[in-house]
Amino acid sequence: MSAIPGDIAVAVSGLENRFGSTTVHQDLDLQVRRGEILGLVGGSGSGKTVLLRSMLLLHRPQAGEIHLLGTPTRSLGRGEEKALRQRMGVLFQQGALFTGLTVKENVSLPLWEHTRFDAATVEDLAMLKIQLAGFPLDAAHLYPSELSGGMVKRAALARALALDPELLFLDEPTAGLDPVSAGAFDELIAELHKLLGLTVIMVTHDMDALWATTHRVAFLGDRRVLAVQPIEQLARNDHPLIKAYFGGSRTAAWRDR
Ligand SMILES: Nc1ncnc2c1ncn2[C@@H]1O[C@H](COP(=O)(O)OP(=O)(O)OP(=O)(O)O)[C@@H](O)[C@H]1O
Repeated sequence: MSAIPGDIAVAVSGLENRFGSTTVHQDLDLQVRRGEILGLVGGSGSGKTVLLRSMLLLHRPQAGEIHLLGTPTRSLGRGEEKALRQRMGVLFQQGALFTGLTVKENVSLPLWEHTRFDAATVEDLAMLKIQLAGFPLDAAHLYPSELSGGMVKRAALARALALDPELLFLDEPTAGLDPVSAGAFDELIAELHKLLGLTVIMVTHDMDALWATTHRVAFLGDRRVLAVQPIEQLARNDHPLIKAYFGGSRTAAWRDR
C-alpha cells in the first residue's frame, strides 16, 4: 500500500473482521486526520466496538492493515506494539477502573507500569491529570464505588490521559450520564482536545455530543464505512441506512433545528 500522509493519524484499509460465519467488517477503509475529533456511528451491531478494538490493537483482524501514527501494525513485534499502545489512551464505556484502587492509584498505575519516575513525580503527574479531567482533587482518595457516574468518567479520562497520549479513543463517553453531566463532559473533551492537540475517536449514539464536539463523523453500515462527513452533511446523506439512522425522531430533531 502507498505511504500514509503525515497528517493522517489512523489509516484503516481493507479491514476484515469475522466471528464464525458472521462477517462484521469487509473491505473497510477509514482515515482519521491528526488533530480532529472523529465520531463513529452506526446501528446497533454495525461493528463500532470491534473497529475501535481493532484500532486499539486489542482485536486482531482477519485481513487488512491499520496504520497508527504512521506505523503499520499488522506485523509489529511485542515491544513495538507496547510502545505504540503507550501513545494511545482509551476510555471504555463503563470506565473500567480498578475497584480495589483509589482514583489517584488508578491514574498512577499506567505511570508505574510504563515510566521510571519516582513516587513523588508519579503522584504529581497523577494529580495533574486528575485536575485536567475536571475531577475534584480532594476526592482523589475515593474508591470507584464511592463515585457518581460522571465522576467515574472523569477519573477514567484522567487515567486515559496519564501517559500524554496523542490518540484518545472514547467508547460511549456520555452513556449513562444525565444531560447536564453529559454536556459538561462534551465541553471537557472539546477543551482537552484544544489544549493537548489530541486526535480523538469517539463511538457514540449521543446526538448532542456529535453535534457539539466532532469535526467529522464516520457512519458504519453494510460492513464498512459508508460515509465520513461533518455531521451537518451526514445527517442529510441520502444513503438509505444513513437516512434511516438520522430519520428517527430523536435525531431528526437535531438535523432539522
Ligand atoms: N467476541 C465476539 N465474538 C463473537 N461475535 C462478536 C464478538 N464481538 C462482537 N461480535 C459481533 O460483532 C458484531 C458487531 O458488534 P459490535 O459490538 O462491534 O457492534 P456495535 O456497533 O458496537 O453495537 P452497539 O451499538 O450495540 O454497541 C455483533 O454482531 C456482535 O455480536
